[in-house]
Amino acid sequence: MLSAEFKLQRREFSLDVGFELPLSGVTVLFGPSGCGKTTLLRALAGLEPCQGRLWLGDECWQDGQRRVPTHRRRLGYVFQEASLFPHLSARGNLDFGWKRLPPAERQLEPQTVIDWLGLAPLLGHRAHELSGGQRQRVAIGRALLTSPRILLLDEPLSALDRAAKQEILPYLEELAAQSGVPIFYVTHAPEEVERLADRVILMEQGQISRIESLRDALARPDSPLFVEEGAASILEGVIGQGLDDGRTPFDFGEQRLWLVKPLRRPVTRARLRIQASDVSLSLTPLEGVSILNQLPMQIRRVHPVREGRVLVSGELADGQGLLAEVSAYSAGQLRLAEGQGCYALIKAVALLS
Ligand SMILES: Nc1ncnc2c1ncn2[C@@H]1O[C@H](COP(=O)(O)OP(=O)(O)OP(=O)(O)O)[C@@H](O)[C@H]1O
Repeated sequence: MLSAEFKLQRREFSLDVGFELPLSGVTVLFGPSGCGKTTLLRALAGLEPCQGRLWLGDECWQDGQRRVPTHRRRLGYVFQEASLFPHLSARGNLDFGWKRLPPAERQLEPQTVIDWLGLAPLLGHRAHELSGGQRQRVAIGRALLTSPRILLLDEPLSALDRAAKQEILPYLEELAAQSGVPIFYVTHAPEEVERLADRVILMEQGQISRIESLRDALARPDSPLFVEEGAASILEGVIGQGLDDGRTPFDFGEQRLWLVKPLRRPVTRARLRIQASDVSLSLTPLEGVSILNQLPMQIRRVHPVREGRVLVSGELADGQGLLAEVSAYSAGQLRLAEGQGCYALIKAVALLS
């Protein structure tokens, strides 16, 4: 477990947080500008003098008067814009921390990290010969190769254009799944949360308003993750072998959805994004309709009407949540209610990778 408490007072800002989290997976810090995400990350790193305590398992980084200085904390920190050593090649940058570690403490091999982050073609390049996205990948690889107990990423994609973001996200997904290093990740972008997060720390005005799993963060209609595109659900599953007729199966639990768009790259484990407005409900399975994907669902909650629309949260057979947005009229006609079984008719899904 990681157990932390921090208090800090600035002229117009105070940080007051306390939390316990498993030391695994990706924890995203999410919240409006100025709410204290970077300050919290810096407090974890020991870069922000503050009162409190910080324990990683039985290893103490801060408690009372005791403060382990940043350079003695086993952590990797990557900022918005990568600062690589300009006189070294990408390979030299990657090797920098690794070579300084006693061999017994090296938990990852450079070649493994090079593979996860797709760095092989870049190894001979100097920093100025790399694009912003490539520099970020090298910086993340360099941080990982110091065998950190935690990896702190502060908006690592925010300085990149959309194409570069799309290019780097699959690498981050791979690394998050494979490395076993717990990651704290600051972002403003719901898409990055949906693709990477295992859990979300929601912050407001220097405090933590909630800590919840990605699934729970997405299961409520007032989720701050929805501000851009409206309510949506994420399903996790496994991609199977594509069929000759163009369909590709996405399996989760005992259930299957069909993807009809060709995959951009081969993936196995994947997340699907389903907009609530792309899900209709029926009390019986439908035949003779063009909608390919129909799943039995148990209604958990019917949220109050907004602008003539109702958001229905349900649970699929394997326990994953799904949101459907239907008209208040239809909800009334179907008498949708908690605990009721129904069928979710899914008109479109987007593969997040
Ligand atoms: N060095 C500093 N001195 C004084 N105030 C600071 C300093 N750094 C940040 N602040 C203030 O502390 C508050 C929290 O800043 P912080 O950078 O942690 O927010 P954030 O949530 O990461 O914001 P953003 O999303 O815009 O990066 C803000 O009000 C900011 O203006």
